Amino acid sequence: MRTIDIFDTTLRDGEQSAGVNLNTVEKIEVAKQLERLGVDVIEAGFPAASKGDFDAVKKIGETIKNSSVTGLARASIRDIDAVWESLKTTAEPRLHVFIATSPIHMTHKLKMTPDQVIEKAVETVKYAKKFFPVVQWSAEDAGRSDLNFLVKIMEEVIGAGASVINLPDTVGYMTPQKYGDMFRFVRENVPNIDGVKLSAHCHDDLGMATANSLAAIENGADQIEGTINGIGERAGNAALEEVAVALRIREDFYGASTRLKLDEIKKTSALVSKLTGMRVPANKAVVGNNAFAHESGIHQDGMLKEKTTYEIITPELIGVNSTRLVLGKHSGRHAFKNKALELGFDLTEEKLKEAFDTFKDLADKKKEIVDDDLFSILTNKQTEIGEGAGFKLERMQVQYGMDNIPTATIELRDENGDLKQLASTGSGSVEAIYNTIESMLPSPSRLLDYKINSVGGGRDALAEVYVRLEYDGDSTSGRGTAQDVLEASARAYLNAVNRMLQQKAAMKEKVAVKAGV
Ligand SMILES: CC(=O)SCCNC(=O)CCNC(=O)[C@H](O)C(C)(C)COP(=O)(O)OP(=O)(O)OC[C@H]1O[C@@H](n2cnc3c(N)ncnc32)[C@H](O)[C@@H]1OP(=O)(O)O
Ligand SMILES: CC(C)C(=O)C(=O)O
Repeated sequence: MRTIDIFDTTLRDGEQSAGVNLNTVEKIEVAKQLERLGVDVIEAGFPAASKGDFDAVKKIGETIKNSSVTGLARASIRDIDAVWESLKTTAEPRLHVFIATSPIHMTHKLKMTPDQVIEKAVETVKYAKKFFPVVQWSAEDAGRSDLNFLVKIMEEVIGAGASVINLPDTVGYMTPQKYGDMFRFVRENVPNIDGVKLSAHCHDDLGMATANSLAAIENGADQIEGTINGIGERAGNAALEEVAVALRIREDFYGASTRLKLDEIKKTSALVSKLTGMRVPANKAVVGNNAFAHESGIHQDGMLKEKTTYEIITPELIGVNSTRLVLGKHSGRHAFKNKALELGFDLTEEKLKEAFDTFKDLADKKKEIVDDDLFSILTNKQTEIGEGAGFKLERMQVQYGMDNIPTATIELRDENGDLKQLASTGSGSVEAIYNTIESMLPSPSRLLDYKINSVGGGRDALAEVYVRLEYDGDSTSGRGTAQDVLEASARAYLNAVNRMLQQKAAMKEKVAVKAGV
């Protein structure tokens, strides 16, 4: 059976999803979970894009040992240097360099002739080969490129040293038949293709990213690129969990497998969803909450008689545990630590103690603590911003009545430890809270987006709020969890501001260190 490499781009193309912004600590947590999942390659970011991306790629390269780490670059010496600087100390530095090959992109975006594109591609691959043992080259918008041109440029970049060639369907335009044909065509026509890995990278604009990726495998692709939960630019990328599970369930047809530990899928999906704020739709294939829920009588009857009547994937395959160990207010530290490890969290003793205290507080208020609650508490603890960074919510009181003006009174502790108190009104309770917080902050801020999810089920479920704001002229995002919707809303707003303050403080520190201050 063939083994297909899995190239995960959740932290690069996935982070290109509108409204998603992960900080370095969060990216490292995702990368560690991707390593546990067993992905072959982690595309950690685009180092030339920003200081933050550069730092995240560097730290991920230093942290991850069992997957190779790569960074993206345009066909530009400056971009390639940035990837090299961020990954040069890793065991197997790997570069992903791309240039567009479709007439639309070459003419209108790059403003280059096909010959100039070939020249640029060859020059940059040759340059990269001086540093990187593995150079992956991508023909952006391959799906809309001329096949004979693709053959020509591939031959040249392979000659220059590229050992992995990616043929992306950048705009999600391909059909399975057409995408598969492209892979077969280049395999048959590029003269020096032996020993070169072919990679597929699909977008989901027409809802065909998974089907197209599988068609590429049928026609000779050795590597599949995608993201967890299918997040990514526009309608997203191929969902890796769908591709991997389809290969396992239809092994009879595809005759191919991956190295993924499929029982880490659910956990990875939940972590990515929580940190990005991109909720997984209940009916999403493989990881949706309803993926294993049987609703109607005839189906339930069938399931009771013989599960295979309606179940092609077992929940256990992707790590959904049907036996629940319920933790409650009588549970102790050992059971809590055990559960944390089982959920994939290896916290320091101090963070574990703090998470345990939060869990005990919640257990006093909530009837039953489910895995989703614990996952939320542990993720927040694992990725929280350090003590003393920014503003802390001390107390909050909200008055609401149908005939009254909603009013929020808030007490905040600021960065210097001073307490501030203020009350403001709004047209609703959340607006009153946000008006109050905005008046207490030293720089102007404005809410751009607000989303709320419930964690777990039932009336006492936790509320999880995601916000995107503009603070001090820059865009930032944050999340807050609490049993009360209003408290979660306030916490999310402050989390977004604190993340921005932390980022700015880190930048200042770096500039000061560089200047020798
Ligand atoms: C299909 C994909 O997903 S590609 C990856 C997309 N990811 C990103 O764009 C990451 C975030 N991007 C950024 O931070 C910025 O766009 C940067 C830092 C990369 C570049 O910023 P700027 O220098 O300000 O350029 P800007 O983004 O406005 O325009 C892109 C430039 O790169 C050029 N370019 C685009 N792709 C390539 C390529 N593969 N190779 C070389 N040049 C390229 C464009 O033609 C344009 O050049 P021009 O300025 O001569 O017209
Ligand atoms: C950079 C390439 C691989 C890409 O993301 C795309 O074409 O969608």
